[in-house]
Parts: sequence; C-alpha cells; structure tokens
Amino acid sequence: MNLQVDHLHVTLSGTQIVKDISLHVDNGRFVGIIGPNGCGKSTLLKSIYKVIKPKRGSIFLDGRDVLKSSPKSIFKKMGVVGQFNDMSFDFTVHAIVMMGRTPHKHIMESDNKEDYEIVNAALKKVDLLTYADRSYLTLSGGEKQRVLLARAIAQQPQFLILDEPTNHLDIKYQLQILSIVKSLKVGTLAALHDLSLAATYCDILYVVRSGEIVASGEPNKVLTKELVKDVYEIDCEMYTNPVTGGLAIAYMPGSL
Ligand SMILES: Nc1ncnc2c1ncn2[C@@H]1O[C@H](COP(=O)(O)OP(=O)(O)OP(=O)(O)O)[C@@H](O)[C@H]1O
Repeated sequence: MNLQVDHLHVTLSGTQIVKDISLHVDNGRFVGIIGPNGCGKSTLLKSIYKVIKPKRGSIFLDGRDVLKSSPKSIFKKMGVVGQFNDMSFDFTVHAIVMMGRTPHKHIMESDNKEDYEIVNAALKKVDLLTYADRSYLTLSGGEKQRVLLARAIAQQPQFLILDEPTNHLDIKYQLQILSIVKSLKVGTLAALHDLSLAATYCDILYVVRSGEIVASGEPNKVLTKELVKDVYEIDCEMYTNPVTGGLAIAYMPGSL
C-alpha cells in the first residue's frame, strides 16, 4: 500500500505545528521522518492515523481518503505503534496483542483459533511468547514497546506508522525491531531520532524543521554535515563505516 499526503496543515491551540507538508511512501518502502524535538513529527503522524484532525490537506492510503474514512476501515489496513503507550487499565500481554485483531472482527465476534495463532506468531516474532500471561503494566519500557509492535503485527497491516519505535530499547532490540519491521515488507512511515539507524534502515528520509520539510531523499544524499548543523545545530563528520560499508556519523559535542 502507498501513502500520499498533500499540503497538510495542522494547528494546535492556535499555533501552526505542521506547515504544508507533502510526502509519499511507496508500497513496501521504509520511509523515515527525522527532525529535532518539537518539530512536529508526532503531530504529523497523529494526523495521518486519525488522532488529530488537520486544518487543511489530504491523506490517501492506496487511493482511500483517510480523512473521510471510518477508523475501522483504515485500521484494517494501517498498524500504529505510537510514542506514549501508558494505559490506565491493566491487561495481559496476550490480551493487548489480541486487540490487534479488533479491526478485522464484527462487534461481539469471539476470538477464534486463527486469531490465537496470529497472536502467538506475533509474540514469537518479538521474543515475548513466554510473556503472554504477564501483566502489561509490570513490563519494562522496552518490553512494552515490543508488545505494542506485536499488537501491530497481529493486525496484519498493509501499512505501518511508527512513532519513535526504538524508544526505550537496548541496541539488540533497536536492531531487532527495525529488522522485523523491514521484513514485513509493507509501506512504513516512522519517526526516528537516531540518524545512524535511520540511514541504515530507511529507503527515503524526510527532514522536518519547525513543521516544514526542509530536505528529502535517500539517506546518503540527505544526511550531510551541513544539514545536521542546520537542523540540529551540532557539528558532525560523516564517513563510511569500514565494517558495514554504511553511512556513519561522528558528532562533535564540543560544538554546542
Ligand atoms: N495540544 C497541543 N497544543 C499546543 N501545542 C502542542 C500540542 N501538542 C503538541 N504541541 C506542540 O507542537 C510541537 C510539535 O510537537 P510534536 O510532539 O509533534 O513534536 P515531535 O517532533 O514529535 O517532538 P519529539 O521529537 O520531542 O517527540 C511542540 O512544540 C509541542 O509542544
């Protein structure tokens, strides 16, 4: 599935947060949104997954008008892992992942054998099968994050939105989560903070500053030391990692 966002404007409490953003995600591509704290990444993603109503603009998922479609019809196709996932009520890990099946079911339809198999496969994928009966609220931040990815996987989405999916995760699980997402081979739009991970995993990057896109394209073309200085106000050097052959970044904290 592809996503097309055109001329999106979002205003919150009288302040324009997202300013005329247009972007595109092709089917099967992993597209990253990077930019400093408070630049509007989450607000942009929340408008795409229908939590915030944009003031102007359009959002189409495979030709379907997201703004005019019911949440259920969109969430049959779109999985979301949001940034803040605290819950007031406690559920087991299994019950939370089972919630991923909801958009595919009728009201009052009970969970069937296939749902159980899908949920178990999703838990296995994120290494949490043995956590099925644990209470969600007792999990660590990283474990919660992996449960929520499992819920999105159980949804069997054809498009994924991730808001800082590697938050709370140690390096093993940062790499694991991004590799799992990549292996799903569905269109993905993800806000990311770690520029090296973004360079490694993303096919295309959009760079946001103060609610506007200031650069976009393949990571090795977009991520330059001039851009990092301009957007993040820090000096760095870009080089080719001699082990992986990928783009690597050395930050110069002395420049602050
Ligand atoms: N309901 C609101 N009313 C007013 N301003 C808001 C509201 N929600 C968010 N903002 C502001 O909008 C701006 C963008 O916030 P957003 O969470 O989209 O940024 P972000 O790029 O995701 O940041 P971070 O990297 O820190 O998660 C921030 O300055 C934030 O304070």
